[in-house]
Amino acid sequence: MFSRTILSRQLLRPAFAAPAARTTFLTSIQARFLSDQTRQAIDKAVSSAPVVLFMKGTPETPQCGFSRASIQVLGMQGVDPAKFAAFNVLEDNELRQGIKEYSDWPTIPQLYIDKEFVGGCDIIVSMHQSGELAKLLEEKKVLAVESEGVAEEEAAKKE
Ligand SMILES: N[C@@H](CCC(=O)N[C@@H](CS)C(=O)NCC(=O)O)C(=O)O
Ligand code: FES
Repeated sequence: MFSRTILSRQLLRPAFAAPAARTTFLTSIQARFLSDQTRQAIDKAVSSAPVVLFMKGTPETPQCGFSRASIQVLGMQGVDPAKFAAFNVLEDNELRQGIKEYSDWPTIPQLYIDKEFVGGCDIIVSMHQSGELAKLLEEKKVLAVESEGVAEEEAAKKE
């Protein structure tokens, strides 16, 4: 457990920092509702990495406890930072409102894996606790190589 936390921290820092730069590309969109243009921009964001989290704040500095908890879970799971992108909805109101319509889900954070909406914080935490998230992340091959053994170990314990 201890080593896994350390591993996650090491993995998260450098690469989780980089995708924050991607948060600015939606700022020019002025449309009020989910226009084709906004939908396309969100499609692009959702497709930008195998694991995408729309959150409040950045992975390094979450601005809400729900977003913080979600990032912590992804870190504990050992998601490969190279396969992860985060988008800060607080930087872009169009994204903040648009993503809710896009997924038909009323709140932030929102997690997408392989372009599919998975859920918000409660779902992420509950899938983490049940082992379902580890299984999904492993199936999708989005874990850092060093973490795969941990996920397998956990899954084996639950069987
Ligand atoms: N139960 C929710 C908690 C998230 C939540 O309630 N988010 C609120 C407060 S951060 C939200 O996004 N409200 C709409 C908004 O701020 O635009 C979950 O499982 O994700
Ligand atoms: S910003 Fe207040 S609960 Fe998320």
